[in-house]
Amino acid sequence: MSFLSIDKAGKRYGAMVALDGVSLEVASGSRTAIVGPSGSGKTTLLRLIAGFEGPDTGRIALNGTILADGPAIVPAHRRGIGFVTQDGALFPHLTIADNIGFGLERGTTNREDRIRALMRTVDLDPRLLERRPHQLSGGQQQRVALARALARQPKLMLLDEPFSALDTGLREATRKAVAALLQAAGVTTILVTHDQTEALSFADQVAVLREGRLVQAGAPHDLYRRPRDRETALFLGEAILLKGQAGVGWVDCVLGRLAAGTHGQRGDIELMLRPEQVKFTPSADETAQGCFASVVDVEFGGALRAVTVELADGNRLRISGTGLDLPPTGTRVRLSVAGPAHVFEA
Ligand SMILES: Nc1ncnc2c1ncn2[C@@H]1O[C@H](COP(=O)(O)OP(=O)(O)OP(=O)(O)O)[C@@H](O)[C@H]1O
Repeated sequence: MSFLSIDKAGKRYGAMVALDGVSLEVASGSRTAIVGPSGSGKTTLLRLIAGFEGPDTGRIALNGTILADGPAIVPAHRRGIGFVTQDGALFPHLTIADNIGFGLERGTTNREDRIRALMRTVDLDPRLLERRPHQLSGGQQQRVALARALARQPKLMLLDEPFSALDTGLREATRKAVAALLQAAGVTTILVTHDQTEALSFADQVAVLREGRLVQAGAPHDLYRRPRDRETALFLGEAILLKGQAGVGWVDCVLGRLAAGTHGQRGDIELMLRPEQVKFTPSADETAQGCFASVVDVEFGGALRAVTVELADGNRLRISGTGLDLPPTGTRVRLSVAGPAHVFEA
């Protein structure tokens, strides 16, 4: 049974439709990432779940309790939901101890012990307790914000771009630490992010919003390999998009005949490959079978590199990924494809 259930939630601001009948199920103890372009309704959805606003239409239920039925809502402070924003929203004039203590109920016994335990949970040194937020790094501040939210022992934690102000290394480390500690605490979590890699690595369910609608929700790997449409494909990562003709379990395209799940489609289709599916090997023997191309551009980016090849029909493919091979431009290569192509549903 799902823990959080959102059923056809709709929200307008004047003439602006922010959410248009969004339905989403979240399992207990799971991690869901909500992604989508700017203005697609991610924060609005999170605010409706938190109870900062009510939906115009639709229902939201948590653990069997109705939180919102249209505009009739249970207020935010009675929902048992934690919320961490992009900037952490710590109180600048309070010490770290008082910031975390703010999350504890009035009259909590062993207050200091609880605060210290929460510091340990978020992996922060208790010596920081007497400092003020500006004396901490961005990553430490986010952990304090999380500790404050955890102090209320929420059933559900909502994270609105909590790592976006951090730089790359710290961001990844903080994300991993936060994911691990929320999982250990068994707290169901919903993360809103702009960052596809973050969403794919953080969550067991990714939900894609576009123009206020839920386009697709599912396991990260499924969405990445089998996106519903080309916009979702490109939103979740680099994609090679080709025209082709579909048969039963295969497609013919400029790369030859490829295995593909064609969902009963025949004839002209659009197919997608992820760049890491395309392999190239230098080959001078063009009498061999296969698809040949010329390297026209090589971009070196450290661990990642991208090689652009041009096919006989003038089509260019950008093959990005890891690899030590940096063939000079002009090299003739033979292309092969690993794994099935994905055909978009009609
Ligand atoms: N209080 C408001 N009043 C009027 N319009 C609003 C309000 N809040 C949000 N909107 C509009 O609703 C739409 C969805 O906004 P929302 O903030 O949910 O998008 P988002 O996906 O979180 O965007 P971003 O990634 O840029 O934060 C946008 O077009 C936004 O301008």
